[in-house]
Amino acid sequence: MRSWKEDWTLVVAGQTRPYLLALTWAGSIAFLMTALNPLATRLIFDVAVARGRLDWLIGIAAVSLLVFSLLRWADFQGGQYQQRLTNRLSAALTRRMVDGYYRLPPVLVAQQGDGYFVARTMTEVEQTVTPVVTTGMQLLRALMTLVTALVTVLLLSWQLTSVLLVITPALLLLARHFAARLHQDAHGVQEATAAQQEIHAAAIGAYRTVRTFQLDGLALHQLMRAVDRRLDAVYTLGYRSGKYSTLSRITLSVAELLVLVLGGYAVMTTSLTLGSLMAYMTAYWMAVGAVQSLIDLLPGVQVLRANIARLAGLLAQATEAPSFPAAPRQVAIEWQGAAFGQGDTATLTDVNLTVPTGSRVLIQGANGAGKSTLALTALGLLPLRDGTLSRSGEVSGLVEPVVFPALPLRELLSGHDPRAAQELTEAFGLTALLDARYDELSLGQRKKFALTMTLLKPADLYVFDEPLANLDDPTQLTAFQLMLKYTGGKTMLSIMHDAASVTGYFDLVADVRAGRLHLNDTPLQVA
Ligand SMILES: Nc1ncnc2c1ncn2[C@@H]1O[C@H](COP(=O)(O)OP(=O)(O)OP(=O)(O)O)[C@@H](O)[C@H]1O
Repeated sequence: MRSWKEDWTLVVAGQTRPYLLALTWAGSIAFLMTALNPLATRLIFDVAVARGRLDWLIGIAAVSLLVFSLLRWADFQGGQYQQRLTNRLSAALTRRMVDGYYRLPPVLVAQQGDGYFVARTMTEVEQTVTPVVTTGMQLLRALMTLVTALVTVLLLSWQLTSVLLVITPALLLLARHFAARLHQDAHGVQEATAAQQEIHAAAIGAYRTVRTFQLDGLALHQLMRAVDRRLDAVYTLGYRSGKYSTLSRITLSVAELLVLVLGGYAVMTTSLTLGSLMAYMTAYWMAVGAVQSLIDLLPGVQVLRANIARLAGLLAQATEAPSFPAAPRQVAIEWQGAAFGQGDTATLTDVNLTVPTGSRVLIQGANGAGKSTLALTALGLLPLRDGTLSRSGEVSGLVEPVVFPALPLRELLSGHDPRAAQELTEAFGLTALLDARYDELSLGQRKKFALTMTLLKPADLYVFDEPLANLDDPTQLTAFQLMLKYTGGKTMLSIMHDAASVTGYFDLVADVRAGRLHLNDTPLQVA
């Protein structure tokens, strides 16, 4: 298990002082409440009642009421501060998690659906930050109450208090026994929830297709399997938490019974005054309440620690963008003895291709041959399994599926050369759509926008995967001319199916076939 310090650093880093302030506030109120309550009880019985002074009785009661009202008001203010702190922590951690997600190795992202990562970066953050604040405060309150109440009952009667100390080892043993299991169960619940969310998101996203092909039976069957798995995990966690709480409470009941018997005996033998007994019982029930809170908090703490470990696990997998071995300046990109694939096995093996700087290469091949997979390696979105890949300069690329964030095109274009952006959007007929969001565009409009963005990015190597698909005939011509214009003097590697009319524009044509890359002409000469 991770250390408390690591857990703390992950969630609270940056807000340590406000968090400690909130803790101190909550702890002080718990201390004052616990210490003043038995004091007021004792004053009422041993000072006012014992002397028959009604004025003192009313005075002590009135002061107590005022003090406790002020403490409750201060507690409310502390709660508001905690809420604001929770919001700040939640925003900071969400940002960190999504940033970490963008830096995960592409293979890892490809293995899971979007829904899975929504669960990991949103739901799990929400389910972690609020409990980190509330559980932290509850733990401190319970500990503070327990310690203050214990000191109070010790001062009043050490014999009775020793009973609580006798059962402490039993409670600690139970906590030790259950902690690791609860941690594991909580991890199981989160993983099953993320898996269900992935399937859930895919099922909801398939709305049109499910209706068209009447696939609701299949979709529901798959979803319900995931739901059952999650509910099983939730049941296991609940069962174990309940078992732990029940066993702990039985142990606590034994102590309660003993104290009642011993307390009764002390009153019978008049070794305790009435005020002391009342004060003792007040403090004693506070201590018992605090122990019960601690017992109830243990499963929550384990769930929390499992969540934090999962968040940290995801962040630990984040890597910086792969840095490619630099190719000589006259070589734009080069695969040597390369093997790679997106599934379990390598789709292409022994790929040898040297693309000289400034040349245009066309890649062709049947569906599923591995063309997009090749493009992904060029963009650094898929690592090689074998061989080497070296590159010189910056790369820009379009590999389907292209999904821009759902923002207006105008915002997505900001930051690029405005004149070039204007020329491209006008040429593609996108000017009237600049205020539309990317997800509101038609397939063809999306392709035009993706081409615009690819060409706007200053790069030395441009990679296109089916750049003309989904475009009407006149637009295909415009798009190809713009590709030639904007990549002029740079290197272009393009994957195209119906390329017969444009083959002449390429310096080299290669075929992907039967797991290999075949060059149709003599290899290009590096200048
Ligand atoms: N996300 C994925 N997970 C596992 N395997 C994948 C994934 N994407 C593609 N593949 C597999 O990799 C192989 C090559 O796919 P790729 O997309 O590179 O083919 P392609 O030549 O671009 O095909 P197309 O012309 O149909 O686009 C296929 O057998 C495919 O099943």
